[in-house]
Amino acid sequence: MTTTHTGPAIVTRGLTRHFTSRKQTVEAVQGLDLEIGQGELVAFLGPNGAGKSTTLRMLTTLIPPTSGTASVAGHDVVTGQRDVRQAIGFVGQGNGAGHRQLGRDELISQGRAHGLSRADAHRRAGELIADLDLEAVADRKVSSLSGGQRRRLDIAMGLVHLPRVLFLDEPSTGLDPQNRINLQELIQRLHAETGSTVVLTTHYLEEADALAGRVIVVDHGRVIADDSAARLKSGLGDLVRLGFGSASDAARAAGRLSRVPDSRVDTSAETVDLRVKDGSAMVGEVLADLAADGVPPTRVEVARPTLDDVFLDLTGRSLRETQQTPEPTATEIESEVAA
Ligand SMILES: Nc1ncnc2c1ncn2[C@@H]1O[C@H](COP(=O)(O)OP(=O)(O)OP(=O)(O)O)[C@@H](O)[C@H]1O
Repeated sequence: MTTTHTGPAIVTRGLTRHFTSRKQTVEAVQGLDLEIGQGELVAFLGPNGAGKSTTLRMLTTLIPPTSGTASVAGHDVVTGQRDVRQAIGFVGQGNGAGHRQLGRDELISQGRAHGLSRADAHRRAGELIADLDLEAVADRKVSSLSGGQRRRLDIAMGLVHLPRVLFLDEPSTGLDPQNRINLQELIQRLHAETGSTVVLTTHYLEEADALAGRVIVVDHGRVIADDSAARLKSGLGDLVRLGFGSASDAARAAGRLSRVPDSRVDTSAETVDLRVKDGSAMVGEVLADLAADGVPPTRVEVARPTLDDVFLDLTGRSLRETQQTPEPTATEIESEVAA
C-alpha cells in the first residue's frame, strides 16, 4: 500500500449533485462538507433516496459533481480521476464479478488490471480467498455461488490491490441475518488488519451502530448528524416511558415532570415520554415524586436510545418507517459515466 498521502482520506467542499428526471431537478446531494481521516471506518446512514449512493458514486469517480469539490487519497475526483481509481476499492450494490468465470480467476484478472504482476496477483488472490473463507468455492464458476459467497467475492475484488480507501455500497443488502453478521465481522477485521479507510452506506441501524466508529446521517442530500453512534445516542438521553390510567393523569404527570432539569417531556394520550441523561438513575426519584403528587404511573419502561431514536429526533420520522416506502426508482437515468 502506498502511503505518500498524509492528509485526510476524503475531503468534500460544497459537494453537490443534481439529476434531471422528467424535466424536474432532483437535488440528490446538497453541499456536503466532510473530512474523513485515514483509517476511519465510517457509515453513511439514511433512508431510501437520501443521497448515500450518489455521494459514493461521486467519490468513486463514477459520476462528476454538479458543483463543489471532493478529493480522495489526496486526488481530486474530477481532475485526478485516474489516481483516485488507483487508490480506491469500490464494492457496488450489484455483483462485480463475471458470472461465467471462476472466482479465483476473477480475482487474479482484477489484480492484473490494477497493475499487479502475475505472481503478485496470484499470491494476493490466494490470501483473499483464505481471508474471506472462500477456499471451498474459489475454483467454481461465480454464477454457482450463493448470495453471501458472491458478496464476499465482491469484497475480495474490491480489496485485491490493497486500496487505501474502500467504499462499500450497502454491502449486506440481500443477505440473511447470519451472513450479515459474518460480513460485518469480516469488514471489521479487514479494517483492523489493513488500516485502510472504509466508507460504507447502509439502511441498517444495527449495522451502522455495530461497525462504524463514525456515523454520518444523511437525509434529503444533507448531513444531519455526524458523530460516533455512542455520542449520538447519549446526546439524546434515555427514554423513561410512563403509562397512566387516564389522559388527564398523564397530563398532570407531564406538568410535574416538566420541572425535571435537563429533560424533555412528550405526552401522547395516556403515555408520557421523559428524555433524561441517565434514565435508570432518575427513575426512582421520578416515581416517588409522581406518587407524592397522587399520579403514580401504571407502567414504567426505561430504554437506552437507539440510532433510530436519534433519527426520529432529528427528522421527525423513524428510519424504520421510511424503509417501508422506498423512493420510486428514477425512470430517466442520466449518463453515469464521468466525462
Ligand atoms: N441517475 C439518476 N437520475 C435521476 N435521479 C436519480 C439518479 N440517481 C439517483 N437519483 C435520485 O437522487 C436521489 C438520491 O438517490 P441515492 O440513490 O443517492 O439515494 P440513497 O440514499 O443511496 O438511497 P437508497 O438507500 O435507496 O440506495 C433520489 O431521489 C434518487 O431518485
